[in-house]
Amino acid sequence: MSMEDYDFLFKIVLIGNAGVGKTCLVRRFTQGLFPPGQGATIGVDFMIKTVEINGEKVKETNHIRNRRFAGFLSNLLQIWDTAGQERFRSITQSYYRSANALILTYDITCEESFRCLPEWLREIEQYASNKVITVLVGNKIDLAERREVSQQRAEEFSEAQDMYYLETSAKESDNVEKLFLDLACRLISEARQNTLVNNVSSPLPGEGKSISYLTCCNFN
Ligand SMILES: Nc1nc2c(ncn2[C@@H]2O[C@H](COP(=O)(O)OP(=O)(O)OP(=O)(O)O)[C@@H](O)[C@H]2O)c(=O)[nH]1
Repeated sequence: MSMEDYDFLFKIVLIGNAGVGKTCLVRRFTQGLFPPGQGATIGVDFMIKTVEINGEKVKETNHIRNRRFAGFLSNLLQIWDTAGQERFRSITQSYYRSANALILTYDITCEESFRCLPEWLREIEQYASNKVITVLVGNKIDLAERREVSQQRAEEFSEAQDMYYLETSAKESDNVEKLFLDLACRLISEARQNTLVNNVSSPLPGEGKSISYLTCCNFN
């Protein structure tokens, strides 16, 4: 796999308090599973996934020829899962700078993880590019009976910060594909307008699979 196999390569970094479900969201999207007994992330973890936008799923053989012939876009998402624990902060901060998008995650059943969001936004301000796209995600909506942060409160917060907001369940797979694919669409749209972070990193081996996506840019 080389960079020429892809129309776009985007770097997406997940951040947020420890235990909010960042690793589970990444695993759900890239591997389609909810890992049992997921341990805390140490430093950073890395996964990749290819997505086809506005096209059909293309077989691996003749991949490039078919795709170019049909005018499809193949996009590689490089997804970096960072440790939420404070002691890894100096390592994880170094990954913000070249991120095209940040997924700022909190746990809807944990008020504390929501209250820490302004602190995370300060980190973003300090370490990320000013062109970065930030999405706020409230995870664990399958635990509705334990909800501590209302959807309305989170929406008001995200609107005030000019961020797109989505609620997910990595466990039940609710809105997880939507999160990453809408983000990919938005990244493509911004890349076409040349407003994105110029990312010089190259693809690395990963475990993701190809998937298709037919609609584009549901959030702006
Ligand atoms: N019920 C429910 N549990 C979840 C969900 N997502 C994650 N969890 C659980 O929450 C715990 C923490 O999940 P992780 O994905 O390791 O959290 P993390 O944000 O990556 O944590 P750090 O690596 O320490 O930063 C695990 O016990 C998961 O099983 C979800 O959508 N629903």
